[in-house]
Amino acid sequence: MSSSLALDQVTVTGRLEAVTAKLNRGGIKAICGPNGAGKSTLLSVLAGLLAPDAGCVRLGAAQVDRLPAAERARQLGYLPQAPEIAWDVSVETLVSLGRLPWRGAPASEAQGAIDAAIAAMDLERFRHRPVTRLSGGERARALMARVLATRPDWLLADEPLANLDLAHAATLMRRFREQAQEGRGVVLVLHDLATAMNHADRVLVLHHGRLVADGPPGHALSESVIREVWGVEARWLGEPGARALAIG
Ligand SMILES: Nc1ncnc2c1ncn2[C@@H]1O[C@H](COP(=O)(O)OP(=O)(O)OP(=O)(O)O)[C@@H](O)[C@H]1O
Repeated sequence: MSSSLALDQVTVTGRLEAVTAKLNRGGIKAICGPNGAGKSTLLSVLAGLLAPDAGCVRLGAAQVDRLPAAERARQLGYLPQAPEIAWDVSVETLVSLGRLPWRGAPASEAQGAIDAAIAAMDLERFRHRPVTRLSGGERARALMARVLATRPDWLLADEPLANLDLAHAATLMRRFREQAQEGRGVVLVLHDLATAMNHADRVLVLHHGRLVADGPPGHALSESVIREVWGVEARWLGEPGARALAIG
């Protein structure tokens, strides 16, 4: 297991500028920033799906975009923003696609991972339903279950809470915390700054493609950073771990 995912002066022309950061497994990292800041670009680069124009991303000693596809898929689980499902398969079949990178592993291990992922995302009653007959949030949960079924070292998720109701969003954040406690790396693009403040161990703030803050949420999402980056006057209310953001 590679313990770190490191960005070294990563540049994607017009989208990211010389971003450097070292992410260690075992915690939740949030990537925040306004629309167009470069968050999804950064996540795609971390996942090895987009090669930077300059700089590099390393997973341990290996350069991510040079890893063989199956090896990369075993280590880096990626949930894109607003993902599409190309095939009209059942939820169970969709989730089982998460085991493709592990071809050759014992069937019992695969089934165990699939069942656990379906349970983790509260999808048992939809197991045999075609994904085209799910609601938007149910589909989002099925896609997340597919990523969980891989049991990758890293979970890279772009706005994973976007379509989820309050209860399922809270459950998913608990799942991410469990994954982090099991030693996986969890990197989430989040628009909801309160979620990042309350759940992330570290927050990276992007603005116009640059990394402008990186640290514990109380530092990276301070009221002055929010004013500077989002152009919004905001105040944090409540206790640590249950903060709410009051705007204006
Ligand atoms: N395929 C692409 N080719 C060229 N430019 C792109 C492409 N995708 C996005 N961009 C541009 O790159 C910049 C960063 O986009 P990115 O999708 O990474 O932003 P983001 O922070 O994820 O935004 P959002 O919060 O709106 O999802 C934006 O200015 C965007 O217009």
